[in-house]
Amino acid sequence: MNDNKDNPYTENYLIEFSQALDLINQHASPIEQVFISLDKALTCVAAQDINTKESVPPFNNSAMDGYAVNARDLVSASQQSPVKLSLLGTGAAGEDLPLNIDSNECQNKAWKIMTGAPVPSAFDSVIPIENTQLENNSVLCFSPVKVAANIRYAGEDFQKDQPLIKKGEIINTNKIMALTAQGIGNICVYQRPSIALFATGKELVDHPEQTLKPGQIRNSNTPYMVSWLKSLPVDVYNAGTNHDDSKKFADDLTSALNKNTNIIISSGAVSMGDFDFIPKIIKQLGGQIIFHKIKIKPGKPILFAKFPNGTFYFGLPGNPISANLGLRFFVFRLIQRLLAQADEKPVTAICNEAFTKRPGFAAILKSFAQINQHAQLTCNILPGQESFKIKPLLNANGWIYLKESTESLATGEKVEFYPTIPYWF
Ligand SMILES: Nc1nc2c(c(=O)[nH]1)N[C@H]1C(S)=C(S)[C@@H](COP(=O)(O)OP(=O)(O)OC[C@H]3O[C@@H](n4cnc5c(N)ncnc54)[C@H](O)[C@@H]3O)O[C@H]1N2
Ligand code: MOO
Repeated sequence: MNDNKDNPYTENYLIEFSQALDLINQHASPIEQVFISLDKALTCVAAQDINTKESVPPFNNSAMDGYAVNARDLVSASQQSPVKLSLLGTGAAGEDLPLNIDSNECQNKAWKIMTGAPVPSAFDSVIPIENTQLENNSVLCFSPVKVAANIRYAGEDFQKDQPLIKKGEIINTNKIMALTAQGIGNICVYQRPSIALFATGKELVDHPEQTLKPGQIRNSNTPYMVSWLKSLPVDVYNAGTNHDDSKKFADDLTSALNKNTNIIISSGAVSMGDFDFIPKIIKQLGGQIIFHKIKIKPGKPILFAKFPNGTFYFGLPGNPISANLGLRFFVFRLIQRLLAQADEKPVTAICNEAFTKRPGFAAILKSFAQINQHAQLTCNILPGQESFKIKPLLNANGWIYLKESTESLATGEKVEFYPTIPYWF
């Protein structure tokens, strides 16, 4: 019975998918900022704007192995009538060279140079070694060069004091390269949210190869969630499997709360069964239940709560697919919010098949998407949509979301598609 239609804090109030996401946004805000070294920053989110510190390249340098020359000396050079320049010296990358050679001394002179070595300022171009021939202490040049040819100028890549990375941007491998090139070894990012994972159920076996006794099943939710979360800048730890011992769960939850874990996630024990103790323990420990049921299929009994110390709680249903999509859509939204990211936008895909569903509940369907020969993203609804069926995930790379009011889908209609691993960077 729906005993209190207007109060989202009761177990029997079902909210819409978008309302659940909005409530997560409303109750969360960006997490604290920390300075970390760049080698730990991959996937983290910049919490401050970062400007360039240095000109890159720091000095004019050669793009080729060859000779630094002046273009005006080689105007007449050709294969048949090479121009002979006398050699002033040699420069390798990494050497501090006499860059201030007097330009008056440079007429018909050349400076042997390696890729990356500083170009003495008296020369205006570099002729590649292939177009030359060394002869005693001279070099024969078989082609003219253009002014500035094969010189990489100071600041041509980055100039000093320019915007480099904006607050809110995700540190990916490309940004790590740019920051390193800038001599920036520590950056301010949003702290990695800490996440504790609990599984619940007397039937669960953790060891992957243990022989099952009658009534037992394997805990596939925890390893799934740990590995899924690894693509995001979070610190996740397995807080253990609870075999339907609510007293022990209250103790373990208290320890996770005392560690100021940012997000605690459990799977199982949130529905209507005799051992579905999660809502009771949350309330007992002072947590406020923000919602407990969503109009989605699967995944209906997803619970979201917040404790007075700021820790968020997700009670995900135990069925593997329900737990999986609870993590993908709702826990992900919280992580995005804590890390100051804008709400995720789905991609539009053309659905290759027709589908009918019960109106009133949104459907989240195991799906496989690919680009067809017309460069369009198309997707299929996989057979085996029940929330206990793991096997279809082997062929899935995302989810189709059909909103509450949808009753049927015709072949070729556009749908919202969410990749299994969200596009993070
Ligand atoms: N009378 C009702 N019964 C149920 C309802 C309902 O509204 N009224 N809702 C159903 C729906 S929908 C779901 S989803 C499940 C959710 O139940 P719980 O969250 O309480 O989860 P459990 O009962 O503990 O487990 C459900 C199912 O999943 C298996 N499980 C649990 N943990 C794991 C794990 N770590 N790895 C793999 N599989 C797991 C468990 O053995 C059960 O088969 O409730 C329905 N019932
Ligand atoms: O909707 Mo429950 O989440 O089927 O399996």
